[in-house]
Amino acid sequence: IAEEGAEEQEEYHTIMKGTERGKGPSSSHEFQAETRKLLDIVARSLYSEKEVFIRELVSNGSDALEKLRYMQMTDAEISDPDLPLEIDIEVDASKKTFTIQDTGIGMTKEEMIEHLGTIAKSGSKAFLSELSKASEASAKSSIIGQFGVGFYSSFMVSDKVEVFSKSYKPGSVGHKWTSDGQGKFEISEAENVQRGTKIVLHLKMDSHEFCQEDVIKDVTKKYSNFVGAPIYVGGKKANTIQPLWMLDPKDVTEDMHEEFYRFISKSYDRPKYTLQYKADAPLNIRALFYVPDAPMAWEMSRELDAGVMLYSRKVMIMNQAKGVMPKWLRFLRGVVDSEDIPLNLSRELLQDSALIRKLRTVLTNRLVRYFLEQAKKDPEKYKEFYKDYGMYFIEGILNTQDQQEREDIARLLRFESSTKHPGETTSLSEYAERMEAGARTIYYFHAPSRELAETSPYFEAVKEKGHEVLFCFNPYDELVLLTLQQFDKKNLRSIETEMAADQTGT
Ligand SMILES: Nc1nc(Cl)c2cnn(Cc3ccc(Br)cc3F)c2n1
Repeated sequence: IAEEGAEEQEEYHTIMKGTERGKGPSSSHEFQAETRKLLDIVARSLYSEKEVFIRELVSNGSDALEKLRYMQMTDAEISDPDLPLEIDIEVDASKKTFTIQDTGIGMTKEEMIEHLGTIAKSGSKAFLSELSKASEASAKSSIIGQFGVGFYSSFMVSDKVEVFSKSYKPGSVGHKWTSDGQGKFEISEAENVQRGTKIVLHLKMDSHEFCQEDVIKDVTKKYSNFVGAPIYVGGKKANTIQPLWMLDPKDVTEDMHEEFYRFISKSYDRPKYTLQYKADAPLNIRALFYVPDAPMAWEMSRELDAGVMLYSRKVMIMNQAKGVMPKWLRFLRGVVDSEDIPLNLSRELLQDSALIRKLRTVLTNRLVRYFLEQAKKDPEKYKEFYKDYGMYFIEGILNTQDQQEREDIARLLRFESSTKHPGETTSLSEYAERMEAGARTIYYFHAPSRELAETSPYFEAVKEKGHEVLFCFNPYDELVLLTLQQFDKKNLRSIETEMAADQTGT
């Protein structure tokens, strides 16, 4: 008798039939001028790596399914109502073809032509300005935002593309669109077309890796692991993990966070802190941040695996999007998803786009506020956290030019103090609250240990005057206060300079 626990073979599942066929006369059309321009921009590898055509086509299929789901909710009439909502990908190593099919809203003949044209018209303008880098991230137009220029990326890897599509509207007729991407396309009616869109890529000689199933499975998992619809590659489900950041926070359990954290951080520890953040204006943001339980020691030096993953509507744009977060927050793991970011954001644009700068400011302010809230909520836990991660905040202050920003981060700093027991820490804000009305100076003293600090004549003198003194036991603590100079309109002064001033009477 077969072992009870035997891993049951995941059953093969596909909705692909392969019986679609053009029928009747076909009409031939010229690409509009813009289309050709856009086509060769895209085909001339506008994208950093060819494999992204899979992400683009999956993204279009996912949007088509979301639109159909929306139609179903508004109970519009849908053809093939019990056809499952999914994306299927099949490859044929002998025919050198890559085929992707979705059961989404599909296209009428007019939409096939109109979408290509519209994408090209608005696409190339937005693209060219985006390419000129000088522009802000292109404003999202409905077509680009939904069906982007992604379809054109098919021509990076194929010299012939066939598209079968049938609109969800009952009674629609299926059509077949064919092109080699050089300048013309043919359209004819087609039979046996299911609701949705099927795209068959005849791969170029230099792109045969894309008719290998394991390559496709890896690329699909890499970019589209969190797409809402099920994606089958070679009849096996390829996407598994739920996009936690899109769920309502109260529906996400600790265990779900732990599993997701381990998946994205490729580690076995659990997050020390978890922040799920949503905003709709001025930017659309769905973010999920984790603080690893302990920083990887080597992390401070190497940037390996740094940064959060950048997504746009559950489709990955970049998996180590340095620049979305400030350098001093590189210890964070997680996802930032914004539909306001174009899917084809390049690494260069990531560095200098005003949109990304705005996103970074919003996220940084929210995270500083979050850590302050946590410090208030559980000071002990925060003190542990600060032991491991305080260095990052100090680095943040040392590398920031703006005084206000420095003071915002400085609220996270912690020091031992002459008014606290050894081992206890306090913050600059708490020190300020304890100052007498009208007092203008926050004192600190750098010494290798508390004993040496408390037996120093400098310290005795200041203590006599009844001033609280913050202790800096490592040079960075002193350097950060020296750099900060002021906090909340008080002057930060080392008692060493204070004593020197007294001696010389200055
Ligand atoms: N999967 C999918 N589903 C839908 Cl509803 C649409 C609408 N536009 N696009 C992009 C596109 C446009 C023209 C041609 Br020809 C092919 C093509 F993929 C879509 N792709």
